[in-house]
Amino acid sequence: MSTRSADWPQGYGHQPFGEVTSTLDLARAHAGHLTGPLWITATAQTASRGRRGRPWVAPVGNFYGTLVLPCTDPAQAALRSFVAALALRDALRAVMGQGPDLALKWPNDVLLNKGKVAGILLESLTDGGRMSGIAIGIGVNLVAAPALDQVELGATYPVSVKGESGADVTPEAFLAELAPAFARYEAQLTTQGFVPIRAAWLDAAARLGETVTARLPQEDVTGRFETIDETGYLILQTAQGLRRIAAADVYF
Ligand SMILES: O=C(O)CCCC[C@@H]1SC[C@@H]2NC(=O)N[C@@H]21
Repeated sequence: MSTRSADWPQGYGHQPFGEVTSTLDLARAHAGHLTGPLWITATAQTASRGRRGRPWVAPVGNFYGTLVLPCTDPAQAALRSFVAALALRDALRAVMGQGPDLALKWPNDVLLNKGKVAGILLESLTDGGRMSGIAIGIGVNLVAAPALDQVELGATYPVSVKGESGADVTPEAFLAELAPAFARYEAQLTTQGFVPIRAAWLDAAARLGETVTARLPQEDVTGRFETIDETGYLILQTAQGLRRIAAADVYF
């Protein structure tokens, strides 16, 4: 994968690889000497992981990248999933045009025509027992989506950019849109805080105001999707009152 487009963001590095286990694995090597943001991309992954230990199907032609960011505050780290989701939405819009429907699903999926086109997995990086950074793993189905029997029962059905829009987008071309989009939202987060990011995310949120079910390890919580709060938690209005949820899988 070649590196720099004219719009490549200043201060961001890029290390492209061929086949790797996972770009998230490569990110760990940087935990002890993080000097600035670094994109690590690969053409193929042999041990891709998704949220909650699920596998992530990784055929050649799709986008696999992990952005390593210095960060020592876990609360700030969690907000990067909203930054990444907004950047993905903009990059997908740039490569497909205005036609296809794009929406963001809490906590960190991107939906294209209601199917899942991209996923984000955040992992913290530690050095000497302290948080030193965050690895933001991003997978985008550019040319192929997994078959329904390759994803969990009840999960949002997978789609691809090619399948939904007909657009032929290479991982290089996609990164050329994604990297500057991420840098723009990241700069907004660091200069203005979470308020504008939260507003933009809510503006693009799937099923806001509708009834959804959040699956937690011990229970399912069903309620009206009211908002996300100032820390990014999901707020559901249930029959028993407001519930504030840090992490869950959401089902429509
Ligand atoms: O479950 C999800 O929705 C998150 C999927 C994240 C997949 C990406 S692909 C690049 C990076 N490397 C991995 O092993 N996983 C993430």
